[in-house]
Amino acid sequence: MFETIEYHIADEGYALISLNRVEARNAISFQMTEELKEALQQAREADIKCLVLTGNGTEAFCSGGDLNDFHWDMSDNEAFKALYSMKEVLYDLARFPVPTLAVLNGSALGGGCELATACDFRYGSPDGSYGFIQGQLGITAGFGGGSLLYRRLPSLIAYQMLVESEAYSATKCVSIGWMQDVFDPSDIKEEMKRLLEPFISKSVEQLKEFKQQYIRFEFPISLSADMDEEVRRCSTIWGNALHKEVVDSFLSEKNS
Ligand SMILES: CC[C@@H](C(=O)O)C(=O)SCCNC(=O)CCNC(=O)[C@H](O)C(C)(C)COP(=O)(O)OP(=O)(O)OC[C@H]1O[C@@H](n2cnc3c(N)ncnc32)[C@H](O)[C@@H]1OP(=O)(O)O
Repeated sequence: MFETIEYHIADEGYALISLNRVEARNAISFQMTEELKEALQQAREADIKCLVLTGNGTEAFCSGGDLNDFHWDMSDNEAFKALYSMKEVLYDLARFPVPTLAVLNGSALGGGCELATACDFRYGSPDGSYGFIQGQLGITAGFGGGSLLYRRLPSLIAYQMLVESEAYSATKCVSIGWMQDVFDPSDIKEEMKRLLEPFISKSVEQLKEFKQQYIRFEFPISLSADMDEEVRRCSTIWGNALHKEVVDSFLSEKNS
């Protein structure tokens, strides 16, 4: 039984995972991390054509790590341990045996953008904003999503996205190739049909083979080690003054 996500297999033969902490803009808590791991395991064992990851609500797909759980005040080792669990989720998603689609019902920021990047294809709401904003928080991407970004985009574009640390519009995301298409969120049922049709119309065997080809080409053995190193390096700068200042300010605004 899940509390922070919803999970089901649709009649059309795909698994749907919906982040379900609308009141916190679907921020990734430690509990959500564990539930995502479990749902991915269940989906892996099911006979499905593709996996869809989305968020409930209209504001945000995911606002990143929950800043109450992923607090600045962790030692390097504690930060590594906390972040590493999400690295495992992202790695599982990236190597998931059938295609994965992130249907971004709203903004994807920080760790939320990393989570979306771990999916093969991204479709976004025109009103959302999307970005690896961690640079504004005094850190780098902590879940290993930078290593994935370098494999999804031309390296200089990925580098620019990480260094700028800005939230981009959907139009810009499409233009750089991070997002495959924009959908009309007011007609989500019809739009899901449209987005899923190329997948649902193939057999499970075909889709597994397409995905295996992609994994062989794009995700060589070094991916996991690269992600581990990225998480380790982020952990070593976790407790810096800017990170403390930004997170404290966010939490004090929340509590005022
Ligand atoms: C920690 C891992 C690290 C990584 O390694 O990658 C990261 O993920 S860093 C990035 C962390 N994320 C952020 O800094 C984004 C913070 N959130 C926002 O900027 C905004 O909330 C939003 C996503 C742009 C949505 O704005 P809006 O629709 O105006 O909602 P509110 O700001 O009013 O938020 C509503 C509600 O949700 C709480 N919230 C939002 N994001 C988080 C979060 N990441 N962690 C915990 N809680 C979050 C926010 O505090 C509000 O709560 P209440 O005040 O109780 O209503």
